[in-house]
Amino acid sequence: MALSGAHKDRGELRILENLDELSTDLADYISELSEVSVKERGVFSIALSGGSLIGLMGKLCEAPYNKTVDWGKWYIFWADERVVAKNHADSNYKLAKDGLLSKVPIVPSHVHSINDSLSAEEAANEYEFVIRQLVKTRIVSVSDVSDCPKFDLILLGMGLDGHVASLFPNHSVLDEKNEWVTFITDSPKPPPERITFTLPVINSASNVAVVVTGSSKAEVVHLAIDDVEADCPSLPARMVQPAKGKLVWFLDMPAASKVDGPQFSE
Ligand SMILES: O=C1O[C@H](COP(=O)(O)O)[C@@H](O)[C@H](O)[C@H]1O
Repeated sequence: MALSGAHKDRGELRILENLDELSTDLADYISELSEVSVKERGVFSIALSGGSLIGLMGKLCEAPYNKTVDWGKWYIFWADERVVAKNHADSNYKLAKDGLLSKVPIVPSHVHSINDSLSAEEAANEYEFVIRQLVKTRIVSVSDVSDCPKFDLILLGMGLDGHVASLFPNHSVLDEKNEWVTFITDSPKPPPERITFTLPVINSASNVAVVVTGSSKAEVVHLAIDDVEADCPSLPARMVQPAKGKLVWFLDMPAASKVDGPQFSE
């Protein structure tokens, strides 16, 4: 690891020298959380995002992780999905299946993807129902501060505009307090129809990791993490603030290049 440190109330920052080191650190982090969760609860509930994240998780398919991780205990969810067929190039499910899930021994019935044969609204409602059933059986824990599910780990990317999952800046979806899963039909980034975890669900997780790379995102990383003069109250990445859980940022050097100098250890 290049640098690591805590940044006020914005969680832990891990700044890695290059993408290879970031991928290794991310794989270590996920496999350690999986081990702890399986030891404590017998299962590991993990929610994925789409985009660049999946490629950065690629080391999990390689030694030693492919053999040491207890894949049979993983339950997979999506923090967001696009309303397209599962075999469509824009599908977050397809991305994860091709890049990760087809390469490790996940139990097929533990993969809770979003129904692609329904409208956005119906699929969001059905997905929330599925999660409610799994909360009842404690495959997914429940938060003791909200009535929300408490995923063991939610993995997020961040877009150029600071969106996380399919929660976009200045969108009314940021105000959703009651639903666990909701939908939008006007995403500024195509495709327009999407399903997404709401902020209360993201902020109820035991662990949330935001994985961001590349110099094009340096400014928005700065706005999401630092004490900035012009407050950015509706920047979704800034609204990721787990109530009791742990937040970790995985950044490569270019993405971290505008972060104010936190106290780091080598
Ligand atoms: O549209 C989306 O974008 C974000 C960010 O993607 P990235 O390629 O810029 O990392 C992603 O996290 C989200 O799941 C996806 O639907």
